[in-house]
Amino acid sequence: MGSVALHGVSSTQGMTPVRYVSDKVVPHLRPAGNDPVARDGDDSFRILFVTPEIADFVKVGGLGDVSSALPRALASRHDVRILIPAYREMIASDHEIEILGKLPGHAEIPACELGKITCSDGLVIYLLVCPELFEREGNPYCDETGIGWEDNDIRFARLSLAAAQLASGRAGLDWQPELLHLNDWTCGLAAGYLHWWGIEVPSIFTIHNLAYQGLYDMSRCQALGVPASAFNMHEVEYFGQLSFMKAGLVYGSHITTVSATYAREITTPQFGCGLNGLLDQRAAKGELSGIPNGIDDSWDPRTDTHLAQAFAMNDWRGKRANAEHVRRLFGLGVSSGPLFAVVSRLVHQKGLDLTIGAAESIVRAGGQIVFIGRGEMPVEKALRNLAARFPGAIGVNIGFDEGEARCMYAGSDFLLMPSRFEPCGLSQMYAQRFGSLPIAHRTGGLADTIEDGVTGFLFDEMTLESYIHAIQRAITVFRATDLFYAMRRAAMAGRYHWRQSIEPYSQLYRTVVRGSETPHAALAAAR
Ligand SMILES: Nc1ncnc2c1ncn2[C@@H]1O[C@H](COP(=O)(O)OP(=O)(O)O[C@H]2O[C@H](CO)[C@@H](O)[C@H](O)[C@H]2O)[C@@H](O)[C@H]1O
Repeated sequence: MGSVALHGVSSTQGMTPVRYVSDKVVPHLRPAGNDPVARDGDDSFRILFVTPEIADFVKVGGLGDVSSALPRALASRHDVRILIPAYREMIASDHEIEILGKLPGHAEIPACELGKITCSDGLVIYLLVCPELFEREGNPYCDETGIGWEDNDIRFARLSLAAAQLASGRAGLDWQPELLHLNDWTCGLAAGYLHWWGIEVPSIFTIHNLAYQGLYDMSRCQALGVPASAFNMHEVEYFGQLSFMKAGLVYGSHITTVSATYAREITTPQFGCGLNGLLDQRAAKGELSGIPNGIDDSWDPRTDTHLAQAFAMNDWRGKRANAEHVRRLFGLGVSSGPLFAVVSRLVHQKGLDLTIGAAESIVRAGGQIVFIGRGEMPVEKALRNLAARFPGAIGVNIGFDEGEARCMYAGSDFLLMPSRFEPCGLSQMYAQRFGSLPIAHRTGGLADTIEDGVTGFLFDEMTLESYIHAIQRAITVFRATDLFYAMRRAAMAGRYHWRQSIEPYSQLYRTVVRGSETPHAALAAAR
């Protein structure tokens, strides 16, 4: 740890100066900050929302958006605060970081400092300040070449440990959560520490993507403070390895995922990633729910300052101005044909192979395609080759650019999203909001948020034939202008807002906090 100045300013982080308020680990307190929150209704809770990314500072994909929008949507009812590592983006930001104290280490997990940022809208973000773990080039999960950080087990055990320490009330804060809301494998061990230490604070574990599980060699248990007795098939063992995801699924008081269809799918062998048996058991006990994601007010074509031209429903000239802008950005020729867009992480899940397979038939039909994405090297390479094959008709940007992505939703006629599975998906909702009709595989949240033939096009089989058939239907509608505009209007009418998620989450928080349903008894019986 760097040196610490009391109530002073130190630049030991090597970046923007950080204001230190205290260098002490404050003893266990239960001060006034823990009073019930004076908000709407009686059922307001203090919730710690634990996440590895937040779009305000660092976004890799949809979880970044959710972490920024959902706590804010819930703020009218609850006192929701964020816990996240202090990546270099936070340290280098203009926000003042107040250091509140130190959090001790555990096993081989190092100690760290706990900082706090208060956003201009009042959202409180607790930061784990630990430069050796979190202040790096690259993103929260990978280095700049896309390779996962070797010490991700320690990094995310550190995040989980901090969550449990805050829940224990021994973190020196004047605020103690009544519930932890944990997100994906990176937070899974938090539910474990609560269980192993006997801390009676319940947790909700939300699956944003079951395919990323945080699997590590069993020999790492000791370093991570995972008791040897927990390494069995009913707890954290996954086919001989330690699974962070499974810790969340086993020890979380309740599991949610981000759409109703995906909640059902993950109880089957096809989508369950080897965890379907466990998920099916929890579903049978009413401990697995699907609550769909929403979109926030920043995704509005009437006000979005990233666009070449703002536009509203029926202002198709304004939408066309964005299409022309996108064509110029990607070096495409002038065209009156349909413009297709792909905004995606370039990973197997997203079915880019199918879009690459369908590209020639799109171009032959007079269409153009623009891609923005970053991810697996072979997919990046295949896309570069595709652009070289169809100059002027296919444009590719290997990168991540929020403003450009928004222009693509605004400028395109169709969004291509042939995901193999999709827990919820935000891109198809953003596209609809911006008048771009999604063409997507009928799976997970895509099935729940796209009305086939009304707000987009769905196909059933994950085959090129089925996909191309849906694309052909879309092109036929594109040429039937009245119908096409009617679909655009239906899509833009957009029913998917975070407001709709407030009540289901609030009900769940109430059940879990009041009932304190924990799976501990069931676990004991299974052993
Ligand atoms: N190159 C790029 N440049 C700019 N922006 C880019 C980009 N690539 C992707 N994005 C943006 O990243 C987000 C992607 O979110 P999604 O929810 O569609 O998928 P993701 O698989 O990341 O999320 C996972 O978590 C979310 C949240 O629960 C689930 O909806 C989803 O199903 C699950 O797979 C969108 O905001 C999109 O615009």
